[in-house]
Amino acid sequence: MGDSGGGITDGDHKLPRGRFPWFSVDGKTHKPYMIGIGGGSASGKTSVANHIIKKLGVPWVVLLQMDSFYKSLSKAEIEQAYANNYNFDHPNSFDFDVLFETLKNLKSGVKVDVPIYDFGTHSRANIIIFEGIFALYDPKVRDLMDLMLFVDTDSDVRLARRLKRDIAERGRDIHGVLQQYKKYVKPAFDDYILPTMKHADVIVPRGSDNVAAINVIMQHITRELDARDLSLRSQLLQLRYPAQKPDSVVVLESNPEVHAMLQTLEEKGVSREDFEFMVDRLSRLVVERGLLEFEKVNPSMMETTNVLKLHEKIKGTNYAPWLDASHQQTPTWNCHACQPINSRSPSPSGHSDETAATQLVNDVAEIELHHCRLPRDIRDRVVIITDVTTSTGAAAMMAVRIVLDHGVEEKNIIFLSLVATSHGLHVLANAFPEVKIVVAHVVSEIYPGIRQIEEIRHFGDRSFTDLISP
Ligand SMILES: Nc1ncnc2c1ncn2[C@@H]1O[C@H](COP(=O)(O)OP(=O)(O)O)[C@@H](O)[C@H]1O
Ligand SMILES: Nc1ccn([C@@H]2O[C@H](COP(=O)(O)O)[C@@H](O)[C@H]2O)c(=O)n1
Repeated sequence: MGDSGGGITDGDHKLPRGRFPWFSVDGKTHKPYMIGIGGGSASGKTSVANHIIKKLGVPWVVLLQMDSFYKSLSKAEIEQAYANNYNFDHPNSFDFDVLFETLKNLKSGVKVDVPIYDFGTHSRANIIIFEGIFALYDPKVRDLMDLMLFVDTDSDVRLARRLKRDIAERGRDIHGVLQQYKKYVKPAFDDYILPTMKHADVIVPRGSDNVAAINVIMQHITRELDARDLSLRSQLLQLRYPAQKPDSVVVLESNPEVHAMLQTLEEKGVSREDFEFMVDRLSRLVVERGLLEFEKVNPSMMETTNVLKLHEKIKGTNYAPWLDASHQQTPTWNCHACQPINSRSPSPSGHSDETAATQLVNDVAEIELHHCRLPRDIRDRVVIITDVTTSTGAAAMMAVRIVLDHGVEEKNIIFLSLVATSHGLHVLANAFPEVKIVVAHVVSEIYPGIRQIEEIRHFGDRSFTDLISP
């Protein structure tokens, strides 16, 4: 057991480094995995939580602490607290209603507002850890938990740690700590906290020192997450769809120009120069068509002036540049309508808030999200998602899901692809029927050979090597 460069490994279980799918084949989000950690004060709850987070090694974990849910004190109560006469260890000191609502909202993926709380880079988490002396106390809160741990550390050790911590970090003196411990902390532990141990799935003696217990917990968590979330691609591949294209999909009219371009692009021996030229040309047509679809303009009115007007509008305020990078797109979608949205490296440091970008890695068995940075006002924008080649539709789904999670309306999303399987298009259209989908060419694959069919592989490879590599 131990960490590897590719994420955490526990026996044969491995969590990806990026965020794995948090939604199912119908595009709806899964509930996050919720872990509750209870135990006495200074038993090591926070330390165990931090060990788990470190071992998970993924950014999609949120730690929520019970301290955030203390009821606010009146002036008189503040004075009592200063005189060591306020009981911070009684269940009544906590606002369990707000706590439950917050956890419930988090579990449903609703954005919550909690001080001392960090959502990291994405508004949703796959894993939520809630720790505190009363984490396992309220039955309604317990019902939300997928896994409950109780950190069982000897009371002498807890008192010694608490003395050290409260004097060093909380401005208390030895007399005050001992007084508070005797008057409130110990009785509350005996009366309210210790009885919650029976609800725990796993009791962790000695807290974070207990490497074996934490490893067993890690194995359990990775297995659970594995079973829940890591099979999106294989599930997508098992779906069966009718031959006719979905209503929301528009395919470029096959005129001689489009036909010739596609033929050239499919030729294995096509020169780099020709490939770049054709991809650029085809991308423009797809972008233009996408914009016209969005504006509900009849394609027969697609005169230069109309297109330019649309371009101006897009260049102005309501266009959110967006990159769904299956590593291939870089300059492909550079056209006059879309300012170069991804001519930079897709490393997190390479993007300003104004240059929205996400990097989806889909060359592994399961799609993963590695990077996501979007403009703050994205919810008010029209978002164009580009994907040079759409195969299973998994990457496309993840890109749309992220945009929706950031508050963009489904009808304000345009998805553009150059070559797509009809399966991938069905996947996307079924999950997100209001997304406008425009594609230059559809490959009608034969089941079950959808994976990386030759045509798509060639096109994708060329897009990557010819358009991204220097
Ligand atoms: N295994 C350990 N060995 C030594 N000190 C520890 C250990 N675990 C925690 N501590 C210390 O004890 C104090 C309380 O630990 P913490 O994890 O915050 O407990 P809790 O969240 O249960 O109050 C902290 O100062 C922490 O550094
Ligand atoms: N203003 C406060 C608030 C809380 N406490 C003590 O914190 C303990 C819970 O936190 P742990 O990290 O130790 O679990 C609890 O026992 C309270 O007595 C405090 O002293 N002052």
